[in-house]
Amino acid sequence: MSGPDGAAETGPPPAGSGEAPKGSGDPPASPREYELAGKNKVVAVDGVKVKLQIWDTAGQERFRSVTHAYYRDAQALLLLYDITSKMSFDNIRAWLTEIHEYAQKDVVIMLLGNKADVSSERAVRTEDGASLAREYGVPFMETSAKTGMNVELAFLAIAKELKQRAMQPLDEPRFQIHDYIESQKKKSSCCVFS
Ligand SMILES: Nc1nc2c(ncn2[C@@H]2O[C@H](COP(=O)(O)OP(=O)(O)OP(=O)(O)O)[C@@H](O)[C@H]2O)c(=O)[nH]1
Repeated sequence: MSGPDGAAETGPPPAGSGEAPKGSGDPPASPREYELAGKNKVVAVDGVKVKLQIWDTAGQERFRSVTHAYYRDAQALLLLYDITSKMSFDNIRAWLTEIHEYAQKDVVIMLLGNKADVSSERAVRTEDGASLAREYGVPFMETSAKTGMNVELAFLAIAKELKQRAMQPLDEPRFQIHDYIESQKKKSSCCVFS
């Protein structure tokens, strides 16, 4: 996996619905250009249901003009690389630059090093992922779509952040997504055997 997956409470319409993403000047994506990975996901945060619409660029990352339309209005972006692919990690910098230019200024970004279950083929050290994330000031963790490691946590952290932005009075302490993830995340080494 590589490239951004968008998640938002009020994101673009489902691919293939015939509508272009909100505010898009680009042509509508056809069902073949985009694939909706997880559709809607509802996450309960302190008794409030937060609906995330999840979009996967599904291999179309190279068509930059098309992907702009999808992440431009996203409230959150999950930027995934594959820990067994140095190239996917090296692409992340370009994505971060691009997102800085085209995404919403307050977009929630999270860096995820996926396939943490295949440690025998690891090509990117955990510290390198963490260091890149620090450089750009974004939260980071390694995940496994196969075992589910840290996957729910990623969505929960985003849902908490978006809920706080939408609902929390300004005088209450802000939800700290970095601190939350650091306190909750599981290291790949702990979870393979736990
Ligand atoms: N072991 C393991 N395999 C994974 C994991 N996540 C994805 N895969 C496998 O990696 C391959 C690529 O997964 P995709 O989800 O299609 O990755 P992608 O980058 O979105 O690919 P495109 O849709 O072509 O962009 C598939 O064979 C998946 O089963 C993971 O966490 N662990």
